[in-house]
Amino acid sequence: MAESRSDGRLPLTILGGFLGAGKSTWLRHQLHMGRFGGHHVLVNEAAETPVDNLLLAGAGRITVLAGGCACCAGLPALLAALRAICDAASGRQAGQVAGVLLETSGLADPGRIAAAIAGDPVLVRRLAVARVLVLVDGLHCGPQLATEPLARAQIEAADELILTKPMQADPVTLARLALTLRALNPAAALSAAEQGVPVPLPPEDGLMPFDLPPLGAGEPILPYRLDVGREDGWVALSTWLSALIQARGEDIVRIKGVVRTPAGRLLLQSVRRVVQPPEILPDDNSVLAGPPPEEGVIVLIGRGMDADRLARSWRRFGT
Ligand SMILES: Nc1nc2c(ncn2[C@@H]2O[C@H](COP(=O)(O)OP(=O)(O)OP(=O)(O)O)[C@@H](O)[C@H]2O)c(=O)[nH]1
Repeated sequence: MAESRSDGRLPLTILGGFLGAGKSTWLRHQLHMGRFGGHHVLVNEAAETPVDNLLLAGAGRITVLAGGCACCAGLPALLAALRAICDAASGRQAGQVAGVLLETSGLADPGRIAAAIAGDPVLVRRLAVARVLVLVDGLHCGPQLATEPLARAQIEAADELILTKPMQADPVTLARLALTLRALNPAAALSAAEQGVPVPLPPEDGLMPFDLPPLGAGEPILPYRLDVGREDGWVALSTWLSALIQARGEDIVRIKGVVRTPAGRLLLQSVRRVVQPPEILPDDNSVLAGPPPEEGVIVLIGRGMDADRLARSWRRFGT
């Protein structure tokens, strides 16, 4: 099963992309199809309450690094985790690990991660960055490219770009996005995938890429944790979250969390103002990948929020 390179180094695939671009959804499908078999999957989330691993039950070996973005505050933890995976791959798991797949947090610049690995005297001899895959949100990427330096940096760092959510996006906008991506990173392979399944890109004839303004540094995007508690508060919670998303959808880039409801445990997700139907999680934690979910906690990722004000607003609404 082992697939290490002829120089003995383990191949590392970095899977990046902006908040909510569809990294876990895409990876879930690849694992289901048997791609990345034998890979150790390493999932990084900026928030302390990890959720993405819940979608990755198909991963044989999984490590979750939560509570810090792996290209900045969480970089030492990432490098330590990669060293531990390399040690295990050449020790007790010898011959069993085909490679490493790192799903970055949506706040990470994959280029910085690749550079940090190349600059690490231990890892550079044991791990080789094989491919940087960056998923680009076909629905939300247009405004992101106009305002978020990170979204552009992620695209520039890619060997391969995959446009997600193509079936929800307007074909002309999607084609213009494809042209814009080709202009930002002409060397990267470009394709589209709906829920991880490849689909053709729309025709680009006669269309122009989007004009991208020069960007300065904006206010940082940060994770906020909100304890929402009780099972009987589910209806109030969904109403409160809908109102919050409508009012602050430009600032709140991402919401995710697991709540207990009379119907079971629900995985909640939204990206900007698009709220996904909740996914029911099995009650048996042993069939889920990685650490068991923390119930009754919602992670909001965005800018300009005040955790105390959010908590007060929810308490007032939920009681
Ligand atoms: N329609 C559609 N929805 C998608 C697709 N990919 C992802 N989604 C939805 O977009 C939301 C975010 O998807 P995730 O896979 O969790 O995104 P992510 O990039 O891992 O998110 P972060 O780790 O928070 O940055 C979820 O509600 C998904 O169901 C797609 O190809 N089509």
